[in-house]
Amino acid sequence: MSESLVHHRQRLQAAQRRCQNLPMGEQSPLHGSELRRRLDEHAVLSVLESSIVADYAQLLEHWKSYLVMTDRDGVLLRSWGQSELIPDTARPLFSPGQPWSESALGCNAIGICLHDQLPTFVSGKQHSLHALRDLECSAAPLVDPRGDVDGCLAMFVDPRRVRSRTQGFVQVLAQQLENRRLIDAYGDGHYQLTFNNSPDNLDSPRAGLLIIDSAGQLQAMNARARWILGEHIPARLHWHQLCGTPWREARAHVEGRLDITFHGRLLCHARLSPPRRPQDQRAALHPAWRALDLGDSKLHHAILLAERLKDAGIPMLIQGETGVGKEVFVRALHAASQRADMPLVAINCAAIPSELVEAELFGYERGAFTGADPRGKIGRIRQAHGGRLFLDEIGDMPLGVQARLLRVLQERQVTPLGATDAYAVDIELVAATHRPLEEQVAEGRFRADLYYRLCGVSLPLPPVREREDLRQLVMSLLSDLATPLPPPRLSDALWSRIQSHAWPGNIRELENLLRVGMAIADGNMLDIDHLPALSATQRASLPPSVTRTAPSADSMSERLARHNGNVSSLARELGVSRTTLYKWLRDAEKRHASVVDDQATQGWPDQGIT
Ligand SMILES: Nc1ncnc2c1ncn2[C@@H]1O[C@H](COP(=O)(O)OP(=O)(O)OP(=O)(O)O)[C@@H](O)[C@H]1O
Repeated sequence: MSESLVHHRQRLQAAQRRCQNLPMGEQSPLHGSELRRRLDEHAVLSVLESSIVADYAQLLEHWKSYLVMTDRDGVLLRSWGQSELIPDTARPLFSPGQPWSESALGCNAIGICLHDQLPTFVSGKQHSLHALRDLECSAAPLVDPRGDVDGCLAMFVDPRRVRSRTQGFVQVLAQQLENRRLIDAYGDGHYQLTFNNSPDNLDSPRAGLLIIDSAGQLQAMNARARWILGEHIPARLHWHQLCGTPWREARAHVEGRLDITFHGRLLCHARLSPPRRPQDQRAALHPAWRALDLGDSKLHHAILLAERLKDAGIPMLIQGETGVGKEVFVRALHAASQRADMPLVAINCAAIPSELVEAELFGYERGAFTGADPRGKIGRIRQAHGGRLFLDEIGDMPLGVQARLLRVLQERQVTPLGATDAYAVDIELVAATHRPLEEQVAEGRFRADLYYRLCGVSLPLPPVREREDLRQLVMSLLSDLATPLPPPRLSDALWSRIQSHAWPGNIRELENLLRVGMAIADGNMLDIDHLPALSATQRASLPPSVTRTAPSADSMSERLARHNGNVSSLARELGVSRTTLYKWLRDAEKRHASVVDDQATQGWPDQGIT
């Protein structure tokens, strides 16, 4: 038995001893804002999705494997792959928020990997929990750009199906991820030196990677480089101290091959890559993306990820508060894709009465039900054949429809209501929601299996109050509104009010206020008096997680009357979408009905309710 296997076995035995008397399965999963906070902290998730889910989707499917990422405490943040692999009794353990530390689940690869900060492999009966005994899991630590372990990547397979052990594979994925994060963190303005023992394996994720600034100072390195060069290499070493040659000489070989000697003894083959220029990336984007990519780093990241995956058959879930531009984003995605000439079919799951969603999505045969169109209906999914289906407000989809939709996505064919034949469909899928879908899954209000089908990758779009490019966004909206004239200038007072406002209705609210302001202003300067709605509110007066709340039922119906019943016009005034307004109106109606019921049971004096 090799030394490393012996060492692994000893680590496993030590873990079994640590876990012997632990109460297992008693820690409850994290929900709500705590889970959201942990998800938001892990920007690595989107890097993982763009580098791994995109590149290895087919292999993961071929192995019928299930990939999981946790944070440094072992809390499961997201998973991808074949949920069918997971036995029913183990399913709750795979929900977002579930802790996988040793103290929560006893002996398991994730818990041990995070305890020892080393790759770990646990199979079948080695697991403490019975529910996990049909599975085999390989886990590898995730290392942040500072060199600290901040999570774990783990792959589950059925050991009876997959003979080849997956440990090496997961380690390569984790290493690849570490390299991507290092390059993303330092890439702009920094050189990258990749080195290995042969010129042929410089592209391997297991090559050493050094990040060097333009003056030749070492800034960071990956775990592999640290291992090769020795743990105790001082931070901020200069190239000259490391290799004994002038930095300017190395720079002359940028993009070419280099043979270097570290510390005068270790000969390596290397390649020096020049710093990335951020503007190169932007210029290469489709114009539809460029119109949205105004300088915010989170949005830029979402655009790059969507651009990479737009034709990969990987479903995307766009998340963000109302009015952040989810639909605009989906339209740009479609325009930039190979399917741009094929239909983009959108269905708003919140705007259609729940009993009609099925007919809308799947279509129906002639005479399928009373009140149906006598000619039958093809349904939105088949309309999208060859193109893209956009399921907006997916968080509002009724549970019964979720089950049918899941079947369609698994089988890639639709059977209309009342029909016996199924029709094959070829669609790219994108969904959007302003609801925290992970929480809805954890609370059983959204099917976990559908969530994983829809969320091949999740793309969070930032709210306006967090946009780093607020000024550019305002100027771009003003230019659009003013066309063909030049946009007005903003007074300093207005600009500072725009910065301090919370923008609960996000871009929709901003656009509407600017439109009103431009109608009121008569010169080429927009001032605070031109945006009366802004002068009344301050960010400080709004709660930290701002959601738009509905006005009371009475004020709502009065307002609607003032707009002559025109919902679009009232929605514009309130800075919310028509969908949101319809929802408020329906809620108001229900509240009103229940008040009438209560009053009926108490018996109003002069209202003979019969
Ligand atoms: N980048 C942008 N530039 C200009 N206008 C934008 C941009 N993004 C969004 N908008 C405008 O903001 C409004 C809201 O956009 P959109 O409908 O895409 O938001 P949403 O997030 O889908 O909203 P909801 O969740 O309420 O449906 C629309 O009027 C849209 O034209």
